[in-house]
Formats: sequence, structure tokens, C-alpha cells
Amino acid sequence: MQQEYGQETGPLPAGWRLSEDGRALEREVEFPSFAAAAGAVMAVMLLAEKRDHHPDLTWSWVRVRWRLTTHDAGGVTDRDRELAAAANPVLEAFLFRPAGS
Ligand SMILES: C[C@H](O)[C@H](O)[C@H]1CNC2=NC(N)=NC(=O)C2=N1
Repeated sequence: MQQEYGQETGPLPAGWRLSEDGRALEREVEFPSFAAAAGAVMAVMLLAEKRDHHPDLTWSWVRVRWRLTTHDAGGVTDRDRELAAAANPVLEAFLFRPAGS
């Protein structure tokens, strides 16, 4: 069976969902502080630079949404899935809570 561009067929990386238009992987995270959000944005930026694959970002205070798509393909590819999976431990790491809380 031929796979259509933008059609997600495999399992999604944990925490990620398919966008409404079906053409991107999205994950939205609420961080404990603006600084933590900034750290996560910066860390995922480094992963993206290494892969030459860059997420769209929506960032409002402590809430950040990453959106991953492959422009050439017009949809989700393994490049998006791989970056999403690589970003996950980074996002979890910045969801810290201060000691004693
Ligand atoms: C030439 C360069 O590899 C392309 O423009 C890259 C850059 N970063 C990219 N990032 C994402 N998310 N999708 C792309 O298709 C893409 N293309």
C-alpha cells in the first residue's frame, strides 16, 4: 500500500499527537517557570540544529508547543518522529519541581 504524504501510520512518540490537519506532530508542555521553558526551548533547538530539522514554536510564558513537519514531504516523516522522540527526555528534564515542594 502506498503511503500518502502527511498520513501518520506508525505509533506516535509518547506525549506527541497528530495535528488537526494531520500534517505535523505536536506536543504542548506547561513548565514550572519561564526560565524552565526557555531552557527546554534552547535544548530542543540544539537537537534540531544537529539534525537540520527545525520545529515551529508557539511560546507563551510557561506554555510551549512544538510542531514538527517535513516541508518537502508535506507531512510527517521519520525525521519528525526521530526528533520528537529525542526531545522527550529533554522536555521531561525541564519539568523539574524545586526541592521540598
Ligand atoms: C535545506 C534544509 O535541510 C531544509 O530547509 C530543512 C531545514 N529544517 C527543516 N525543518 C523541518 N521541521 N522541516 C523541514 O522540512 C526542514 N527542512
